[in-house]
Amino acid sequence: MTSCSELVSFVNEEDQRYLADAACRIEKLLISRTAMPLRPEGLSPDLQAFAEKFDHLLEAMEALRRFAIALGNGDLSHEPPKRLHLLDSLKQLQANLRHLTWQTLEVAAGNFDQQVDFLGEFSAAFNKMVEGLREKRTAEEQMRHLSLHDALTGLYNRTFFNEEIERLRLSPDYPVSFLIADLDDLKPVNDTYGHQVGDLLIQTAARLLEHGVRGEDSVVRVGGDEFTIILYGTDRTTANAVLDRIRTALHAYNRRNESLSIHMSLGTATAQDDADLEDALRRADEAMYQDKVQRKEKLRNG
Ligand SMILES: Nc1nc2c(ncn2[C@@H]2O[C@H](COP(=O)(O)OP(=O)(O)OP(=O)(O)O)[C@@H](O)[C@H]2O)c(=O)[nH]1
Repeated sequence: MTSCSELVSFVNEEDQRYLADAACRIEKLLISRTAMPLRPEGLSPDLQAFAEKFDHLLEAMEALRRFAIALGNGDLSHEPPKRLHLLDSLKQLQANLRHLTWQTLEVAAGNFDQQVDFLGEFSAAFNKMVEGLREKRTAEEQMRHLSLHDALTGLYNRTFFNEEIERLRLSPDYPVSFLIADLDDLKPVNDTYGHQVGDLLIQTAARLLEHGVRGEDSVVRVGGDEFTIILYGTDRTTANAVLDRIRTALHAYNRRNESLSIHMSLGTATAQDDADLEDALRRADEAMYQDKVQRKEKLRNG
């Protein structure tokens, strides 16, 4: 068997220089500096074969070093050499970070269905953050819903109505018709049967109005016993047909509920363009008022 000292005596001067250089490259690698292959010449045959393998190792370590530095700097575009298994876990990390980048952009765009389960502790933190954002959005949506809806009837409220009128000023979808409805004699109902019964009348009127129009129309409780329906893209003839339909539904309801019948005055008007909005609202209100006067007169005359 060859002893260490005998081995050393085999090597020639080139070999000795090479081994010293190789040791120096390994040291460089360990302190994470560039370690380029040595590509030596004039080595003894045994060491030549070793040197070729050692150069391959240095090349692989250099690729690993560059890739790790890029990844550490957040550069996800650095393409590592193919078939270098030494890099497999770092390549996996790069793929995960690329996917995470996409998921983060999705969250930024409001898609809170994103869930991470491939990055250990970070996954839990990310998922908690997304859940927090989801809860915050739900709370904001609830607040927004409350701010635009009436608690008693669930219909839109005046805040919504004002916003909608502003939106209609910029809308190209004309004509727009308004249908105004106002309960008759709610005060005597409140005074005689109590406010709860008055509330029930308001709620029932809300449902009747809602069922008389399309889902895309906006039924708004603009005040105590006053409602305005916005009929989008609706001309005067159709608006009058809607009014007749609601009146028919009211009659049918009252025939079934004689003890607590609902009486409403109704009026419509149509805006041909945005400049006509305010005046159309005024005309609809005037038509409703005329209806109320006539109905009361009719009642008085029996
Ligand atoms: N129960 C109940 N009453 C309400 C509510 N909001 C407003 N009112 C009452 O509704 C009445 C509305 O006033 P008016 O429209 O002038 O009274 P009205 O008796 O309906 O008279 P006409 O509209 O002229 O037929 C008032 O007495 C209000 O107190 C509510 O949320 N619930």
